[in-house]
Amino acid sequence: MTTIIVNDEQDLINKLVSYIEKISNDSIQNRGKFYIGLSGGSVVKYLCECLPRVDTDWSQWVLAFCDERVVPEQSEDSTFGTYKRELLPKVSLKESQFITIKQGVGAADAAKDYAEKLTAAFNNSDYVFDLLLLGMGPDGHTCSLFPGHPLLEEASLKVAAITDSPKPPPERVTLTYSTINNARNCLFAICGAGKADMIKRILVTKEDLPAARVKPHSGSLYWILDEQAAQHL
Ligand SMILES: O=C1O[C@H](COP(=O)(O)O)[C@@H](O)[C@H](O)[C@H]1O
Repeated sequence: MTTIIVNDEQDLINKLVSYIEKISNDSIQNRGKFYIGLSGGSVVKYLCECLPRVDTDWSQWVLAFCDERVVPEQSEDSTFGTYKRELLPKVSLKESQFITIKQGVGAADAAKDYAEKLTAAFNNSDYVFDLLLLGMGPDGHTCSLFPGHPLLEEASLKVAAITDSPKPPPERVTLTYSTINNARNCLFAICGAGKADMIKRILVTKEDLPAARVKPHSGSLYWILDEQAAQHL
């Protein structure tokens, strides 16, 4: 595990540019494509600022979601909807390069459909992402994996539905740990004093919280923190 502490949000975005550029270009050079999983929440803002600065072959990118809220794409809660509005006008990506959840169905059907789309995109059901860009809530959740929720123990599904998310909206689709920990690189991007206590609980006292269970089997794990988030380290 590599922990990187930067001054502030702008420095975190600068760091993301270099990591994403290197990982995407290595992936494309070695395997022809770059499979990335995007998160929602504060990570959206960081990525919408950082990705337009990345020097890469955009045509080889395949973009999916670490989790997604089961809401209409036009909703402010839709992670894809936000990237579509805020990112697509700024980069040479086509909407068809995003693997999105089905609209107009419940979480269970959306999860099943999303898994089928991932299987088609990866040409297998192993879903080895080159990079998962992860956020963490102040309660220690990541993706839509919340403290104490039974989904933390899900061992057979690669993608799961949740209908009782403690953070609204309640219906979501999420990657499970078997997919997350199968990734080549998992990278947390965290800013702000509001995350500092949880960062200490995860990285110092090593409590068993959802974000702490991100431990890629053979991949790399990065935590990029600004000084405020890292203040108790
Ligand atoms: O609901 C969600 O929350 C987490 C953390 O969000 P943040 O705003 O505290 O960074 C996010 O990583 C996840 O993708 C999202 O659906």
